Amino acid sequence: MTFQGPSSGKPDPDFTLVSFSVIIDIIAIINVALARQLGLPEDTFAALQSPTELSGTVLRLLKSYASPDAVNLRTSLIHHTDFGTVTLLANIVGGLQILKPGGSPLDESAWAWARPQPGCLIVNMGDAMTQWTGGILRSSMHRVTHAPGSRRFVDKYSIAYLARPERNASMKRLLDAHEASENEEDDNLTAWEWEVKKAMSMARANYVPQMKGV
Ligand SMILES: O=C(O)CCC(=O)C(=O)O
Ligand SMILES: [Fe+2]
Repeated sequence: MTFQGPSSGKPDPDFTLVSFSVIIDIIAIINVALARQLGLPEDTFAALQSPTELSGTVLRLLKSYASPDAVNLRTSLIHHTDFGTVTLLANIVGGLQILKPGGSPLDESAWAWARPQPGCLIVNMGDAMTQWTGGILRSSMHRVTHAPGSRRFVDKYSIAYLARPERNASMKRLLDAHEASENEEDDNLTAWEWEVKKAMSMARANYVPQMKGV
């Protein structure tokens, strides 16, 4: 599928408005494809995240400043997993890195660049998908660092659409747990309660971001 991303390094307000319905269509296609692959009814994920219901879905425009100083290279966004269901990401300059499976965030060689491809979006799974699928889908650990090569000398803009479940959606696992869940009680929460619980645990001083799923 091709997608018309921003044509320059600068944000284009028309891009955001015109593309909103396209983004919703893309998420719908991904939802159906994932449900089919997992042997679930086609509307399983769509039914839990209607774009017209109240949710914590975010459309984010991010600017990461250039990193010209070779001895003080910039990390714009520290490693994390996305909270929601599916993230769509458009950028040109690069700088996004994904942690290789089993890698430690402290090991620099465990980080792989996600190279932006013209006409393509980067698709990321979020923690809600991991919860619903009992760990079969993994929310990948990622961070935004300085862009590679000479691209680190320019500011980077990206547009991220972070889809989240409807507030009242159930976070009950839809598939048998692939890995033992340390949080069985999450099954009984609504998406809103689950997100508040996650946000509060992130705010604790000893919080360590972890990759879940397989
Ligand atoms: O700007 C990027 O490349 C990634 C943004 C991101 O990870 C986020 O908004 O959660
Ligand atoms: Fe992210």
